[in-house]
Amino acid sequence: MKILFAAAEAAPIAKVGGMADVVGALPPILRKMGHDVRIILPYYGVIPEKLPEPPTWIWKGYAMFQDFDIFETVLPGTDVPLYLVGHGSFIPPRIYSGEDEDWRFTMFSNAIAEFAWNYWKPNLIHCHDWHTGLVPLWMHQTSDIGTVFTIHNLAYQGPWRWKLEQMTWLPWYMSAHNCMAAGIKYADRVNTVSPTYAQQICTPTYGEGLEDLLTFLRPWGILNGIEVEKLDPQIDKALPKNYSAETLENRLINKAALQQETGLAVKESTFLVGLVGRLVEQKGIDLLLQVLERFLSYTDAQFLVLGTGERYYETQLLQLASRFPGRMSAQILFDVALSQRVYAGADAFLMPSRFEPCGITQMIALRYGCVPIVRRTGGLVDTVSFYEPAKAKGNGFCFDRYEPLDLYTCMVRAWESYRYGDHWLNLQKRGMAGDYSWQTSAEKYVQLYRSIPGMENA
Ligand SMILES: Nc1ncnc2c1ncn2[C@@H]1O[C@H](COP(=O)(O)OP(=O)(O)O[C@H]2O[C@H](CO)[C@@H](O)[C@H](O)[C@H]2O)[C@@H](O)[C@H]1O
Repeated sequence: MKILFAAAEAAPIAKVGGMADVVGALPPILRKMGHDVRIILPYYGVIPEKLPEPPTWIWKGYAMFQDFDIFETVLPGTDVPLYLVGHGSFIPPRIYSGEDEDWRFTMFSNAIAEFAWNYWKPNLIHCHDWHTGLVPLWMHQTSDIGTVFTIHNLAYQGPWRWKLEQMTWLPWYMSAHNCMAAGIKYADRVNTVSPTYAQQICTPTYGEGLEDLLTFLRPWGILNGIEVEKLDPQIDKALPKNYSAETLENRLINKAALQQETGLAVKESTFLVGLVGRLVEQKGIDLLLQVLERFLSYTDAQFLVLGTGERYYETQLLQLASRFPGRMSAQILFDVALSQRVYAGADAFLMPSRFEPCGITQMIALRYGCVPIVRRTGGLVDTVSFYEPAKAKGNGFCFDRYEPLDLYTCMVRAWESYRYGDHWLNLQKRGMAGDYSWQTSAEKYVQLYRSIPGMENA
């Protein structure tokens, strides 16, 4: 099957969050399964420095009254052909934000449609989030190109119809409110990235205003995986010391190095909780800010946060860190290598999300023997199970309600459990033994593609 992946992000060359991990990891696996998968991305100003060689110019197209160029290269570290949409609006070295965000991604979607109609015709375009939500709308009457739309984050829905109508042409039957709604409404198949979140978005609490449409369509829920070949503490080059489930004592070397690197007191026996992620409401940072000071005062634990996001959260975390020198560190930056050292050095990994379509970080943490503390929502329900020491079951600490006291008691429970070294070791090992690979998910995506009429034998 010929499949074009269309998205605003793809690791390792254009990454802000978890969508990049998915778009970077799934195509190589599908190619190994025999499908001709290619990726199309905007040619952002941040990309050239991440490519070993400049890409080749191959085609010129026209969308939204503007010329655009298509360049071809290969996604670094893979054999996946990569097309880059070149236009002046993508030259600044940023992926999101900026006044022209709505315009540039609408243009990107338009360019994808032109490219698929006129240059490389796939059997199917696999679109991701609102940035490519108009593609299914434009493909709707091209009966031999199917579309799949994957929801990674329903909270961001893109420009509304009135604005789109001012920017570009829309078919007369466009009746969806915005880009996200258009993707959902007109794609042949819709899915999201975990079974639990697929159910949750059909309710008003999680549906972001689109619950009626989603209830009608019943999206598939396909759990993400992680790149287990690369994200492996036995070979990870970013770590001071490699280790496996059999050599977990080596992990302490990483812990000491991480404490040193981030300005925490170097102490082996201190319980170290880490958090890596975008500092936004989705990730439960407001909830965390309500309990963190109390947690640090009541326990002897350390807390390390690595992330960027909303200014308010960044400054609150920095301020709190300044009040607990040696006990708390706020690393307000985006650093992939450091994130891997956090997974490999922290004892526990915190994810008190308000909502979580799937979550990649808790799976990386589990693989690295860093025990997750999570709110039971979305994909966190599907990947983290309640720790029951008496039955030697479960791989993490969970709480249900989005309430400060529930988060606080869950964190204290983890801190207390850490004292029981042998039990903790088994807990880490159970997490590390889990299967987080992409294989099963990739097979489900193929089932999803094949379920579209006309794609059975494509
Ligand atoms: N400061 C920093 N430095 C280095 N690395 C950082 C970082 N901040 C984040 N990362 C990395 O970015 C990725 C974040 O992935 P997540 O899936 O947890 O979140 P995100 O909400 O962005 O993704 C959305 O899409 C994904 C994919 O479908 C869903 O899993 C998720 O639930 C949904 O919200 C991880 O690889 C993490 O290590």
